Amino acid sequence: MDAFDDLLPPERRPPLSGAEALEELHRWADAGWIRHLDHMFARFVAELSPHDPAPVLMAAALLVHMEGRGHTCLVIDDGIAKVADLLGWTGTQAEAWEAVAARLPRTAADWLDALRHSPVVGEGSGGSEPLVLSAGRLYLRRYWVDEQRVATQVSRRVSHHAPVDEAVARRWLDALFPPDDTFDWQKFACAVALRSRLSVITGGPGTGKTYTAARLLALLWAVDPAPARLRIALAAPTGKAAARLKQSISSALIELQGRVGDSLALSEWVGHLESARTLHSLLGARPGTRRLQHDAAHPLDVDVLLVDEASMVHLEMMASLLDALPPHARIVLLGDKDQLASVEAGAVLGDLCRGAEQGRYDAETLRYAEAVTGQVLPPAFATGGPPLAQQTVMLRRSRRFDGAIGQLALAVNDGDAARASALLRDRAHAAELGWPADPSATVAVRLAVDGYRGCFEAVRDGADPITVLTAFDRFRLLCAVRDGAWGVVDLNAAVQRALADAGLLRPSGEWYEGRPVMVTRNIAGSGVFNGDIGIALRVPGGALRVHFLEGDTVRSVGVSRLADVETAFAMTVHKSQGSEFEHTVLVLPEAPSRVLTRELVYTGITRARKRFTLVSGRERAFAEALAERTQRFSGLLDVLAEAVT
Ligand SMILES: Nc1ncnc2c1ncn2[C@@H]1O[C@H](COP(=O)(O)OP(=O)(O)OP(=O)(O)O)[C@@H](O)[C@H]1O
Repeated sequence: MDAFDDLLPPERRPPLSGAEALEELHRWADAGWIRHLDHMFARFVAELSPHDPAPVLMAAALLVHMEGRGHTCLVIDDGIAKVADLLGWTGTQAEAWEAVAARLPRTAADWLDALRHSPVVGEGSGGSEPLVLSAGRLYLRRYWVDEQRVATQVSRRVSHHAPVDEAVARRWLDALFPPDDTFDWQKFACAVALRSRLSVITGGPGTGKTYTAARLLALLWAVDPAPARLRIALAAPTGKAAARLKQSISSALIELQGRVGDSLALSEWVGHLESARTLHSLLGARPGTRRLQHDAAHPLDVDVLLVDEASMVHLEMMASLLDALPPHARIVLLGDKDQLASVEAGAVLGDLCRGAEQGRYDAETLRYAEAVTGQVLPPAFATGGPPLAQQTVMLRRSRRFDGAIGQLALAVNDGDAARASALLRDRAHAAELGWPADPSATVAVRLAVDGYRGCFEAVRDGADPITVLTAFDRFRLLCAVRDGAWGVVDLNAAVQRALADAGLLRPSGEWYEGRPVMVTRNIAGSGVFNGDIGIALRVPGGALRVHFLEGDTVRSVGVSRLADVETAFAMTVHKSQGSEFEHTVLVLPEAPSRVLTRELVYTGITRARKRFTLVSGRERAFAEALAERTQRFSGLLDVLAEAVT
């Protein structure tokens, strides 16, 4: 730009040059508005293709930035000119964007034109360009490939209906589910999963996803000619969720044995079930490399794979999982579609469950459901839909969550801030719900001292590790953010100080007896995984070892092996997924933040089993969060729609 161009109105200035785009991106990265990685990626593109114009470099940086926020692609529509909205930029940031945007194309057609002409942008399969432009969406090639892999596998698996002996299925389904006056979605979910190689069972907390999965296993054993040989694998994204899955499935099956009597050898088969694994361990992940031991060429040795907490499975992991599944095997995804998605790119369960509320079952599903369950689907759910909808079932009745916490979760899910606030403030629910009138970080710390008192008294009294760990899991402080007075880092330090002041802990140095930690990286060969939480306790001889609860047993690891850990009096809502605590305190920061969303609040609330307390730095933060929905760009549904037609 010439020296006098600054005097012109933005729209009359010359188009932004590639060098100016890079300068601008550099400035934004230095200001912390975007990551240095985003700027560096644009530079990388410029080095590969020095003649690429500014829109290509801008789009490349924005794409990588959006992927850092969990999106799998950048949608190039007319909204591209309003990137500031997309990024949540206001004030100076929005002005900076406006100044740049005035010198960039105004319409999607012009952006697409620039991208199509770039040598770094390809159209899809067969190419090696780092970026892919497909149906108006810009991808990093890796994510485009993953999305295609997931879509192909899902469409292939949902469309393949295995032959079912309907009379036999009906007999067993009637035996496994007591008669119900209303439509039994759990029975229906089992029926649907029986006929296909992929099914999705979603529902809020306590709606019986695990209960249903246990009955599905019983049904699969019942109809299999050689049930003892059926290879069943249980898996979840985190070690904790995996342990919980195995425990719940086993106890549900043992309880079911009483109901079905000698007709099925459930207790015996349960004994053959292997421990539930994390998805990393199931696939044979190796530290320091993306390579997995299992893939399409080296498939998993399974016939049935149950995956719990599937909302936390990101796109790349889902693609690897589906690839590694032998073609004949059956995969059942269990999860709550309304929970936060994984931090990594992709919200696969959310995408797969889009429209799950409406059901959208077709005539064949209606006929099949009636034949094998003896129930007629309510007409509202029988509007017809794609093959994936036929294999997706939403469980609708919560058994554990019918009290005030459940009502609050529903109000939050509906985005009804007035109803949610009224519930939180209703004295009739004071035993279950709380919203202190004088919220401050100090209040959160005080609640934590009360919540953890039992645990640290047990540590002081030399109680056994199971007692200590069980007591620790009764309470948790959950934060939306990491930094600042309302964030994980400061609150951890404040709670540690307050527990020491109360005489409940004696912190000295990094490691001390009673220090609770969260593992932040899988520890090879130790059975301890990223996200696992344990407590440092002295063992005979005086050494400190961190003890982890695994179902009803304990695993311990010497503190010297635990380099990648964080103190865990407080943790982020993200990291709390897959866990539940009797009393959960959710801390929302004072400053507005784009992480404050409905899904975050919902996930925080649904971690609470008996009591939930909200500590909100700003009265309005709660309502504002409910108004914000997490939106993740992805082309999965479109690609799926193309794949099945
Ligand atoms: N049809 C049913 N009849 C009786 N009890 C049920 C039924 N369905 C579920 N339950 C009970 O409700 C409780 C919650 O069920 P379950 O743990 O399967 O729910 P979930 O959806 O897996 O929950 P979460 O999301 O917390 O893992 C369990 O105690 C279970 O035994």
